[in-house]
Amino acid sequence: MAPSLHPALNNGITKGNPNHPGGTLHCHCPSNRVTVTLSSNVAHNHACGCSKCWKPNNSLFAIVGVIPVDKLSVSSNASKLRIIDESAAIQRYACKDCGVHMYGRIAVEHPFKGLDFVHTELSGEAGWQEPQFAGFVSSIIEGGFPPNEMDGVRRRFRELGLETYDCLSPPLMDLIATAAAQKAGRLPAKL
Ligand SMILES: N[C@@H](CCC(=O)N[C@@H](CSCO)C(=O)NCC(=O)O)C(=O)O
Ligand SMILES: [Zn+2]
Ligand SMILES: [Zn+2]
Repeated sequence: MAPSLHPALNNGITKGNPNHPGGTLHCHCPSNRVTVTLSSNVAHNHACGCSKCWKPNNSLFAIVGVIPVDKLSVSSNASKLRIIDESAAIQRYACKDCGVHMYGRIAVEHPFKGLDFVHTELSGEAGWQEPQFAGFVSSIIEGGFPPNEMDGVRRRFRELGLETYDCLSPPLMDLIATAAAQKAGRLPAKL
């Protein structure tokens, strides 16, 4: 079966509820599930083609958003969580039994430090912010996707109403570049 973009994308995008209050994510274990409680909606939800983000079976993209770390708590079976790659900028905490990434936390100095990366599909509920853009689209080639079929992927995203980028969205990339300029003293700390 041809790989799909993602279950939340394949049949069109359902707009979320701007006042979504949050909810509880759970891993895919049949019992003793890891649960993570989010006390607000996410922001910057996006499709991510990178090789580091967790994707559901047979999906080419992850759907991942961010939430302030103080609005995330591991509510059960925290002992089942393992960091996938301690050296990565985003340390992803995955269930050791089912492999699902429950949250990603930035451990290094980074403009997004203080924001956790989460997959809201793990709540089983609707209403979360809908994907705002497709990022790291070319990165699916690193996962083995045929380069000569990339036009069809980008066209599908545009049909869905999402812009495609091979990094993050322009506002987020500008934010990262601004932080780099401030760190290098080329921009004032307060703009
Ligand atoms: N081509 C690489 C890109 C990996 C990458 O840079 N991923 C981004 C976005 S992940 C969520 O949007 C990132 O911030 N990575 C930091 C990290 O994952 O530690 C690839 O595909 O691997
Ligand atoms: Zn699990
Ligand atoms: Zn990613």
